[in-house]
Amino acid sequence: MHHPAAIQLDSLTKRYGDTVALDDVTLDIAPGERTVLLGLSGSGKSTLLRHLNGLEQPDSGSVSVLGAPVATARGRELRQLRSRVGFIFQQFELVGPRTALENVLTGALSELRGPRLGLLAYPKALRVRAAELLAEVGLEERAFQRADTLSGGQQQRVAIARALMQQPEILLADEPVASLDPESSQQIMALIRELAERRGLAVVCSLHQVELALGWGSRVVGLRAGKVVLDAPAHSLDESAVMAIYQRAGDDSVAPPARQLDLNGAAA
Ligand SMILES: Nc1ncnc2c1ncn2[C@@H]1O[C@H](COP(=O)(O)OP(=O)(O)OP(=O)(O)O)[C@@H](O)[C@H]1O
Repeated sequence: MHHPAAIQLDSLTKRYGDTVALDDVTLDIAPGERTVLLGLSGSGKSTLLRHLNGLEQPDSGSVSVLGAPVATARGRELRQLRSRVGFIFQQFELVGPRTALENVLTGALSELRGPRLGLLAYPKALRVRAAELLAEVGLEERAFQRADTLSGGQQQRVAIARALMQQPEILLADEPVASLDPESSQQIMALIRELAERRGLAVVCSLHQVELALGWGSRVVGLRAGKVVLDAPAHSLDESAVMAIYQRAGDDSVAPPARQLDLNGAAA
């Protein structure tokens, strides 16, 4: 059966002044695929993710998500597209003084008109859905606890439940475990994987931990100076193959595996 791509990037280029943040990036990501973005700080990972929900506009090339062009989407069309794409952040971005359950409910705001304050402002069916999601991420007992009193790992669980509240088809995660200890990081990544698999979601996730990335992703995309320098199934890679992404231009102390890397492109 033919599945249309969940995400298609075609020659995507983005500059900020003299900085080329993304340089001619072409990628097709299938539904259900777990893609990890790896690369040095500043290599373009967040910029790529932000193009996938219309937070950034390309200078050239195109971005298509779930069959719809993102760059030309405006207003209602853009809101609809965003509601199909969940986003998880490094700093969780919860509303601190509100309860875990209310934070999850805010994920449904795109289904509603106008702002909502307090639990009872939401229809019962949504409150039930939010409670079920909190249970799914293992936090049913924290439903009425203020978000800013939860641990980092717990806050990220709330943020994951909030992203799933919008019933997305794609999940984007920008360094979701960069603020967590190694054990919580493992748990959160396992949770994302399990929830995404259960729902058949495509996930695109930037990470800094190579070992974690290889154990988690189905595909690894390496960026350097905005260029894709590695794109391979995770199972085909070992840590040394991936470490070549992190080589500084001009430093060839790590031998790149043939075919998978185009290191010359990043040397400029
Ligand atoms: N809004 C902006 N204005 C100016 N420059 C920007 C902007 N956003 C990103 N950049 C630049 O674009 C490049 C890519 O940044 P990006 O945040 O995508 O990298 P990253 O790989 O996500 O890094 P990190 O791992 O540190 O989060 C960097 O050189 C960055 O300074």
